[in-house]
Amino acid sequence: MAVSITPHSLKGQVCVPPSKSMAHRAIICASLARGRSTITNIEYSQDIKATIAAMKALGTMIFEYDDYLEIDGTTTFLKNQCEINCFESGSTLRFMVPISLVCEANVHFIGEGRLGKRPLDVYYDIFEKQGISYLYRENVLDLYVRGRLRGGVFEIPGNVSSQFISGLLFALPLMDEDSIIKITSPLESKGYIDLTLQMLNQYGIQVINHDYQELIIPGFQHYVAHDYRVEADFSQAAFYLVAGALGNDVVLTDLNLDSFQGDKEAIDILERMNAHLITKETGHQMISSNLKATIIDGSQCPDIIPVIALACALSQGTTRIEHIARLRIKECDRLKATVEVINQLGGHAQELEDAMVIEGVERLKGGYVSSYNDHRMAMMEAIASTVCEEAVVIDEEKCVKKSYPSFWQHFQMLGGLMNECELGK
Ligand SMILES: O=C(O)C1=C[C@@H](OP(=O)(O)O)[C@@H](O)[C@H](O)C1
Ligand SMILES: C=C(OP(=O)(O)O)C(=O)O
Repeated sequence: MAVSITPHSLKGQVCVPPSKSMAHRAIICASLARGRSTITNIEYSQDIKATIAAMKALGTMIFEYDDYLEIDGTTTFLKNQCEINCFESGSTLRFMVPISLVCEANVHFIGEGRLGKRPLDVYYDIFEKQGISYLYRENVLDLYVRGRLRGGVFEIPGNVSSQFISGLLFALPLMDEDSIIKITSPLESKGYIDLTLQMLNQYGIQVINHDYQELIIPGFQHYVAHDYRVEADFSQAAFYLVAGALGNDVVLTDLNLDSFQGDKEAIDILERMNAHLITKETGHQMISSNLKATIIDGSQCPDIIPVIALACALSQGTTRIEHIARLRIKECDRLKATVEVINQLGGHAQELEDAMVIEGVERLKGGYVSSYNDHRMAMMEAIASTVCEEAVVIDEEKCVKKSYPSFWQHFQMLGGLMNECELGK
């Protein structure tokens, strides 16, 4: 299926959905703690469902209610022979691999879409060094892992995915030995390491951070049960912040401006482009009348780049978004896809190996674009439709369920005009 969106500006108030990154982390930490934790403000996106099911598969008791979870954790995994379906969630996969090896385990990881093509070599290197057996197929996620992780020294590149470092940070405190993670190349997506450290700290785990070059993790630690409310997601807020910067009248509620989320950078970037975040009694709103081009370093906030690029496509001058090669290893090649979409809608963008260059235009035309089955592309295209001259048709729009299942409902509530359609008609 597909949707056809008639250009119409958005107006109203939207409650930003809970952070997927924070929810993954809270569910994992609570699941590893002895005792009961309640996690509130849960949205059951496909990725979060995958992490819940993964922790249950290992033996944690998780009780699911409308918008909260009660979790009775464990570290003595009873069901250490199990299957974990990560669907398309890179976070679930890269967090669960080391966690599943805390006890002697025999786990089969499966998944969908592009997940089997996203890198895992960092873990394969560790398996080789530690004698952990593994078997996998190329390009599809079908991975068998058998063995037990030991603490020690881990040399991990900082520029492939921060999720490997987070995954190890969850597992290593439970080892019998102390560990050091040495980060061997400049750390990208650093904000996500901060989120992991912040969550670990809340659940009673200590990690010593030597300037993100060495992380020292004492062994023999215990997670302590803790109640937690998941804060709003800045990667999702970015869609509405950009919508505001493009002239829509959208107020965002529940934003925590003191958040550690790296995607909060959306605000700084848009302000550098001549937009302003205003605080109202009801929430926050981004406003602008005249966006200007800038230079953007995307290395710390990869998930917001597609929608930020949309703002650049409609700003005055030439923008360069740099250090974004890792966009190519997400749910689709987001660097290529973003450039293609901007051009198909009538803008001017150019793809470079590690960057994109966007020449601002006054308005976008519209037309058919693919979602590439990637939630962040589909949502960026929906926001683009609000400022196009003609309808925007997006295929496989249901892919938003990966991170934000209520996106289309919220979009329509704000005045978005869409109809389901079949392609070719
Ligand atoms: O740790 C996390 O919650 C995430 C880390 C980032 O991945 P990389 O570190 O691979 O860039 C980000 O893109 C992903 O959506 C969520
Ligand atoms: C890339 C993403 O998530 P993950 O890496 O967890 O699949 C995302 O949400 O954009």
